Amino acid sequence: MSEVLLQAAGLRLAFGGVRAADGIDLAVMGGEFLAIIGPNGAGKTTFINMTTGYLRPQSGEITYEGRRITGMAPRAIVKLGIARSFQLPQLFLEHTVEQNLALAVASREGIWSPLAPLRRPRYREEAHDLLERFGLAAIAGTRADALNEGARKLADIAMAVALRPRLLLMDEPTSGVAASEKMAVVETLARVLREAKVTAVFVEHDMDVVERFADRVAVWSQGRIAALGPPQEVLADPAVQRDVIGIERHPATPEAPHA
Ligand SMILES: Nc1ncnc2c1ncn2[C@@H]1O[C@H](COP(=O)(O)OP(=O)(O)OP(=O)(O)O)[C@@H](O)[C@H]1O
Repeated sequence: MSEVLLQAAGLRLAFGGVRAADGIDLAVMGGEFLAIIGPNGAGKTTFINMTTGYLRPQSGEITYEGRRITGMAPRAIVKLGIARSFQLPQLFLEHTVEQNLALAVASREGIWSPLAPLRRPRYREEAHDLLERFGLAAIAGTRADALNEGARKLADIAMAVALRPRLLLMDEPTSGVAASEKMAVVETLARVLREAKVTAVFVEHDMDVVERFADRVAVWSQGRIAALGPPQEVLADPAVQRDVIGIERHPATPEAPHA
């Protein structure tokens, strides 16, 4: 984990009077799992949007593998090896899990037709391999709209991995996942990404997940990075506990009451 994979320098972006990015400097190291935490509206998604080409910063620069990617189109950025998953999974709901994966594999080769996977068995084979790795093989034939949230999130991330990224940005990979499933989902995810040597940046509201899976944590606050370091240090910081964790100890998914 020695070389810088992605470098953001002086990123600024305001929406009217709201400074969603107010001077973001961040180096993401090859091989690391970097968690982004911070209160609602701090600018976490804006950072992902700028890095993946969905938003263009008003100033500042983003380099990936030493190459300037600021303002490039999302598809061009994917081609360079940066993929993302969204807070709300972007699956084709009327298709099966396997069909979704095969479509993602085909799209990597610039083929967008839903018929492509039928014509090329190779796409289906690769989709199957991904499903095995993500522990989803048993539900390969299930329609995406019938999945529970944990499986839906994993399938969505498997589609991003089908693009063979070197860097994957995930916006809240555990949001909406039942508390009882959350750790298993992240464990699967972390195993697959480490095996595939994918560097991961993920926005996360669950501090237990952050503590267990992040190598480093960046704390976002009003468009800036307020703290950065190993989870044990950052999460123990009284200012972070007061301003971030205090707010975030109320997960979106309620814990089931103990019997
Ligand atoms: N496209 C946009 N147009 C206008 N305002 C926007 C846009 N995108 C983000 N914002 C505003 O910028 C600020 C940062 O938003 P962002 O979604 O990046 O925060 P966040 O930290 O990801 O929040 P959350 O945890 O709620 O997802 C918010 O005040 C938001 O309303």
